[in-house]
Amino acid sequence: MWRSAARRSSQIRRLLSSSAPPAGAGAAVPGPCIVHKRGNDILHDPWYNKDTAFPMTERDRLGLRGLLPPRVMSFEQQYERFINSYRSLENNTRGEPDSIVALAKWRILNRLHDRNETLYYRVLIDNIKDFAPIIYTPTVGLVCENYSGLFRRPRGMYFSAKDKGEMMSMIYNWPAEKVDMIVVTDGSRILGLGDLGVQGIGIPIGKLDVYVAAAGINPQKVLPIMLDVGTNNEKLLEDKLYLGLRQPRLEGEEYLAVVDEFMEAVHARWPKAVVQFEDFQMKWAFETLQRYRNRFCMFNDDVQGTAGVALAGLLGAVRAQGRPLQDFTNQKIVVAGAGSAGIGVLNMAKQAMLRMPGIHRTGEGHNQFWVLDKDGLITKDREGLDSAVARFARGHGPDEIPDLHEGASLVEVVKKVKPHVLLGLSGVGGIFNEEVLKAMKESDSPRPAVFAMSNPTTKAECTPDDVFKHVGENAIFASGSPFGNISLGNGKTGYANQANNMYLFPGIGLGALLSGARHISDGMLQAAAECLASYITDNEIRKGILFPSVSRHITAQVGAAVVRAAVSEDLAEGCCDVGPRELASMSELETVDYVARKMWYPVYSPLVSDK
Ligand SMILES: NC(=O)C1=CN([C@@H]2O[C@H](COP(=O)(O)OP(=O)(O)OC[C@H]3O[C@@H](n4cnc5c(N)ncnc54)[C@H](O)[C@@H]3O)[C@@H](O)[C@H]2O)C=CC1
Ligand SMILES: CC(=O)C(=O)O
Ligand SMILES: [Mg+2]
Repeated sequence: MWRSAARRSSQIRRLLSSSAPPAGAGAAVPGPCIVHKRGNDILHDPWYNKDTAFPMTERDRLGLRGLLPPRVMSFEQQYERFINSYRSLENNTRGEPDSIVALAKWRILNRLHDRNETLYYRVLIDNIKDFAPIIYTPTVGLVCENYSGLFRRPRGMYFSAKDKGEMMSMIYNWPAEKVDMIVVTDGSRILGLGDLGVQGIGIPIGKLDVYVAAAGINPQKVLPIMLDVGTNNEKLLEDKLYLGLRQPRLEGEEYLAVVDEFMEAVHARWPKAVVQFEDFQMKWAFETLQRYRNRFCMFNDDVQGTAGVALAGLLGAVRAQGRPLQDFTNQKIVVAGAGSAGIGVLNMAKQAMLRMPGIHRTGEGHNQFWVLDKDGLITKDREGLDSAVARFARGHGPDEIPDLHEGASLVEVVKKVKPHVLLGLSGVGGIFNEEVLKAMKESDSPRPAVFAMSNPTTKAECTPDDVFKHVGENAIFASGSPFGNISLGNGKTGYANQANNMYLFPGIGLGALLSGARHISDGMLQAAAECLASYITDNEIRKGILFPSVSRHITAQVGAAVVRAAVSEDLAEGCCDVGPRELASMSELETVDYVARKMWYPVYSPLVSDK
């Protein structure tokens, strides 16, 4: 199954990369857009605003004459002007502390976002590699930490514990008639930065920017949401500028009542919207997923999106060793972090192992994983273990490595297990230290893999420099936040892959939306992960490249894989004018084409006033 997916995938990739305009460029010749505003109201609406690019005919028709300098600039001139000012900012801030430079870059992008969405999204799409670290991890973490001070104007919606009983009417305050994609957080575990309360709104905003750039979701139809149920962050509670509720977090039934009311309100107004849960602390991440996943079209990105990306990376590590994929079942994997992300990865990896041909279906008995949390190795001797974690606890059977006791340290575990892969989702920077990495050098794999997946950069378990220095040149490295590749001398490169759920969530959300799925099944998520895993060629894998760059090409394929899985499980109800039968009749290539054509692409539309 995996090999044929790889072949199919490369066929599709060749096809997509031979078509010159970007995926979704079907919308490149835009039809006219009816605008219900005039004059300054248009200039102050980032959706319609073209700044100096309004042609004279529109300036006359829309009451803009005299409100703009007389010279009409082209879109290309505006684009170049912005990129030039961004590059001068880079030059002028050279040598300044990283956080100052990063925030200055975020500000210049954010100002454009506030003013002119068409130009903003075009520069974002064209420069996603450069700008992702600003609008997404790591800078978005810094923005969240400083949100109350940086706040100038709201973006998205805020539902607080004080709004109980009001949400059903509040949801109608959102001006857009249609919403396709919602990303919601309660701010309780923002990246690896902990509880940031209302300031966590930066994460849904950043994730939805990635949706627009990588999945072509129309920005008029996205909605970032903060559920402010209080914060337990003492520093924020004492901060006079803090913009959220100054009360401890709601717990238990009180908490769930708020989330229930919010979900009902969203569903009542936009029954087909896809809701992505993001950065909820573990207990609520799992509880809300179980509570809503069969009732609404929703998923938890940290649990499910991350799992798919990690699985693709784990399978890549098998291929890099020159082993067949079935060998995945023999890989020894040490995971540091038994939280929402770590357990999500373990569940999906275990499911994948159990689906591999030839595996002894020993079910729960088949345990290739050694899992650690803040108290060390988790074994069956641990008291009060959560059932989600307990299935991965090491026991006392004959297969167990002697002397690996409850609470063993990371370095002890790595020394004794000699794992093929060491994967970090702990939220603790630097725990893959020199001793641990030197122990990884003795791995049973010819290509030991180290995935330091915690975000932002300061929380990465190690850096690529550390890995290539201490584990060796054959190592494979991936991190949650971006690092640069490492020159290994003799013209060789140590690849710093980015293993981040941003490779999957855009395709999962888009595929769920375009299939009109009633809910998002394990099969749809698996299809997304398999598609990503099979995207990279053997040649790339041999070099140590595990993931493609984020692009609309990869999203179109992941999205199509999700649509097809929804169809095959009879979950697809269709979207807009494309019904379930039509979806079912599409070939694989036609589905990719359909998904790509549905992507929104930013171009100035001719504006026609209705006044
Ligand atoms: N690269 C990616 O796509 C993603 C990365 N993440 C990152 O993963 C990290 C964890 O996220 P969650 O699982 O949601 O958090 P969580 O708070 O639910 O779990 C953290 C886990 O790490 C454990 N831990 C703490 N100190 C440790 C240590 N010294 N050694 C081993 N384990 C330790 C904790 O006991 C807990 O089990 C965050 O930094 C987050 O940014 C999360 C989702 C996606
Ligand atoms: C990437 C992501 O979702 C996280 O770090 O939480
Ligand atoms: Mg997250």
